[in-house]
Amino acid sequence: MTQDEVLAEFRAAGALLEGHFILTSGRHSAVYLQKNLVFMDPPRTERLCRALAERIRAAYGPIDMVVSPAVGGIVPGYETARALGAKTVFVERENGQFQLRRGFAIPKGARVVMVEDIITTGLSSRECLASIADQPGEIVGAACLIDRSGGKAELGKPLVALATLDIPTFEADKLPPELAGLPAVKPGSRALAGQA
Ligand SMILES: O=P(O)(O)OC[C@H]1O[C@H](OP(=O)(O)OP(=O)(O)O)[C@H](O)[C@@H]1O
Ligand SMILES: O=C(O)c1cc(=O)[nH]c(=O)[nH]1
Ligand SMILES: [Mg+2]
Repeated sequence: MTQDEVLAEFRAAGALLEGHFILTSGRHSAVYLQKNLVFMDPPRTERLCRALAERIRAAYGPIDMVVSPAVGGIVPGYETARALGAKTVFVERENGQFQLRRGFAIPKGARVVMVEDIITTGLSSRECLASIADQPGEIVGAACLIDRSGGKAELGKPLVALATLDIPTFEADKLPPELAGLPAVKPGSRALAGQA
C-alpha cells in the first residue's frame, strides 16, 4: 500500500481533521488524524493493518506477539496481530503510567513488535516500550500506521510506518496567530495536565 493509498483511506473515513488540537504531548496542531473514524470500518482497518503486517514481517521477520498502547493502539494492534498470526496484548494507564494488566504477560523467547496508531513525538511509544522492558520477551521493533513526525521521533527501537508525514506542531505559548484565534480541543485519552 502506497503512502497516497494510506492517506486516501484516512480521507475517505473523514479522519483528516483541521482545526486547533491539543495533542497528547501537550503540543498544539492545526491537523488531527482521527484514527477512530478509520477503525470504525473493519474492512478499511483490515486493509491498513494487513499492509502494516507485511512491512513488519519484511523488517523484523516472524512475530509472536504485538503490544499496543491503549486506547488508540488496541484496534490496529489486534488487527495487525491477526494478519501476522500473532498474539496481541495492550498496556493501559494506571495512575498515568502504562502497565500490562488483565493477566497479560510477554513470555520468554517471544518476538514482540509494538504497534501504535499515530506517532507524533514518540512519547507514548517510548512510554509503552519502557512499560514492557522488564518482560522476558524480545522487543524487536516498533510500527505505526502514520508517523507524523516526519521520521524524527526517536523510540530507541527501529520503526516502520505505513506513511510518514511532517505535520507542524507548536508549543502552547508559541502558537501561530491562525491557531491562537481558534478554541482548542483535546481528542485523546491522556489526562489533561493537572489530572491524575
Ligand atoms: O507520539 P505522541 O506524541 O505520544 O502522540 C501519539 C499518541 O497520541 C495518541 O494517543 P492519546 O494519548 O492521544 O490517546 P488515545 O490513544 O486514546 O487516542 C495516539 O494514539 C498515540 O498514542
Ligand atoms: O499527537 C497526538 O496526540 C495525535 C495526533 C494525531 O494526529 N492523532 C492522534 O490520534 N493523536
Ligand atoms: Mg494513543
